[in-house]
Amino acid sequence: MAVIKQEDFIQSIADAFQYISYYHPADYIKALTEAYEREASPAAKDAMAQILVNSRMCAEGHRPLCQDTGIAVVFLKIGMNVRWDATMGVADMVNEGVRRAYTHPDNVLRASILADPAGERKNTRDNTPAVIHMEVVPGDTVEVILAAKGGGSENKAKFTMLNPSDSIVDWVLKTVPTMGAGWCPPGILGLGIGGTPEKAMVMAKEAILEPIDIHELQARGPKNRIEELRLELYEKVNALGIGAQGLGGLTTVLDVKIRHYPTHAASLPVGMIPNCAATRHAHFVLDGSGPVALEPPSLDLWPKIELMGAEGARRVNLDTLTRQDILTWRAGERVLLTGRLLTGRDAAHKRLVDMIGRGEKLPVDFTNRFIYYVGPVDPVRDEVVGPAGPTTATRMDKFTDTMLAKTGLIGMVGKAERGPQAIEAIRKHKAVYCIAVGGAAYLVAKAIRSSKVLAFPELGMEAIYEFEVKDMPVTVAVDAHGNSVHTTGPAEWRAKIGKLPLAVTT
Ligand SMILES: O=C(O)C[C@H](O)C(=O)O
Repeated sequence: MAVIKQEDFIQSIADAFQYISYYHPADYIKALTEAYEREASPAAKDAMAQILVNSRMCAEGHRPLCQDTGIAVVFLKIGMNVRWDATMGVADMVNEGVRRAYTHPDNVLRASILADPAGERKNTRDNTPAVIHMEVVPGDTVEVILAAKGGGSENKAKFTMLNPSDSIVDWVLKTVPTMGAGWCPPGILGLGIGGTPEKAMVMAKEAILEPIDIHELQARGPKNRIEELRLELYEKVNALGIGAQGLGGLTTVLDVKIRHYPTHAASLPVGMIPNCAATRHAHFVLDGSGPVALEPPSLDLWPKIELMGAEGARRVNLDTLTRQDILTWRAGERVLLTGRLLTGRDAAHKRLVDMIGRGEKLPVDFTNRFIYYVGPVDPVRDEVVGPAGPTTATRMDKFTDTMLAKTGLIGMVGKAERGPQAIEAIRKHKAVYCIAVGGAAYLVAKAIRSSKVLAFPELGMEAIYEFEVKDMPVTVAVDAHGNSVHTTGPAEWRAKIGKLPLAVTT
C-alpha cells in the first residue's frame, strides 16, 4: 500500500504550478512551430513568432508565459489502496500547493481569483481556491493532472443541447466564429460529447489537456467515428480562416480533442472549451516514493526566430500625440509606441464609468492619452513590472463610448476584436484601437521601462497604472474610420483557403 505524505503532495502541486507558469508543454511548442513554418498570412505569422519567442524567454527566465497565470484546475485519480499520511483534507492540500506556487518569491504569479463573484468580487490574494475534480479508482497511486487556465479562453467556453439528429460539425462551425479572438488562437479545441450537461463540460476540459497528436492521426487514418470527427473539425475549423489572434490565417486550431460518454436517447449534449496560446498543464503520478520533480525541457525544443524589426513600422510619441495625428493610422499598420501609457481593465472601467455617471472628478486625466487593457504580474528582482500582455478588449466595449466621449481618451491597446458598439464609438470619436499579442506577455513587458500605480491601488492588478514604454509593438486593429482587421482578416483568409462557403462567416 502506497503512503502519500502531506508535504510531498503539497510540494508536488506547488512545483508543478510553478513549472507550467514558464514551460509550455513540448507538444504545444512542436505544433506551434509547425504552424508558424507553414503560415502564409504575415500578420498571423508575426503573432506566432512573438508567442514562440516569448515562450523561449519564459523558459530561460522562469517567468510567466502570460500575465494571466490562470485559475488552478486539478484532476485527481486517487487509488483505492492509497493511504494518506496527512492531517489536511485533499482539497486543502491542493489549495496549499496553489498558494505556495502563486506566492513564490522568485517567480510570483498573478492572483486572479475573486471571491463573491456575483457581489463584492474581492481578490483572494493567493489565487486559491482551485477547481478540483476527484475520482477514486483501483490502484495504489495518485494521478494528478493540473492546468492553469486563462480567463480569456475560459470565457469562450460553449455548451449546447443538440437534438440527436443534429450535426455536431455544423454547430462547431457556427459557434467558433462567435468566440472571436479573445481565446488567443491558435490553440486546442476540446469537445465533450454525451453524458449530461455538466459531464460534457468536464470532458471538454479534460480533452484539451490530452497530448496534441492530430498529425499522427492524419498519417494513420481514423479508426472510429470520434477520430473521423476530429479530422473533419480540424480541417473545417482551420478553413474558417480566423488565424492567430484572429488576424486571418491558415491555423486557428492546432488540434481538436474529443471525449465522449453514453447519453440519454433524447439528448446530444456538447461542451466545447478552447485552450489558448498559454496552454499550460502537467501530468504526474505520486506513488509514495516522495515529491515529484518535473524534468525541465531542453531549450533545443524552441525554434530560432527573428522578430520583425522597426522597419516599416510607424514610430509614435505617446506624450505629444493628438487626435489629429491618429487620423492617418490605418487598420493593419504596425506601430511602435514610446512614452507614457495608462492602464485599466474591467474593474477600473466599471469604477470610472460609475464616477462619470455620478458627475465625480476622475482620479486620472485621460486627455489625449492611450489606455492599455492589462493586469500585470507583480515584478521580481530588477523588473519594473512582471509579464504584462493585453487582456480581451471586447469586455471593455460597453464602456468605450463613455470613455471616449467624456474623458479625452484617444486610443486603446488590448487584444482581440471590438464589437459593433465599440467600433462605432471609435469611428464617431475619431479614436483608435491597437492590439498587442495575447500570449506574449513577458516579451511585451520588455518594452515597459517604468511603472507606477496612479489610482485604485486596492484593485491589485486591476489598478490604474502608468507605464513608460519604449518601442512597444502594436498593430492598429480598428482605425479612426471604423475599419477592423478582425473583420477583414478572417474573411480574406477564409476566401483564400476556399474550403467553406463564404456565407457562413459572421
Ligand atoms: O486576465 C487577463 O490578463 C487576460 C485574460 O485571460 C484575457 O485573455 O482576457
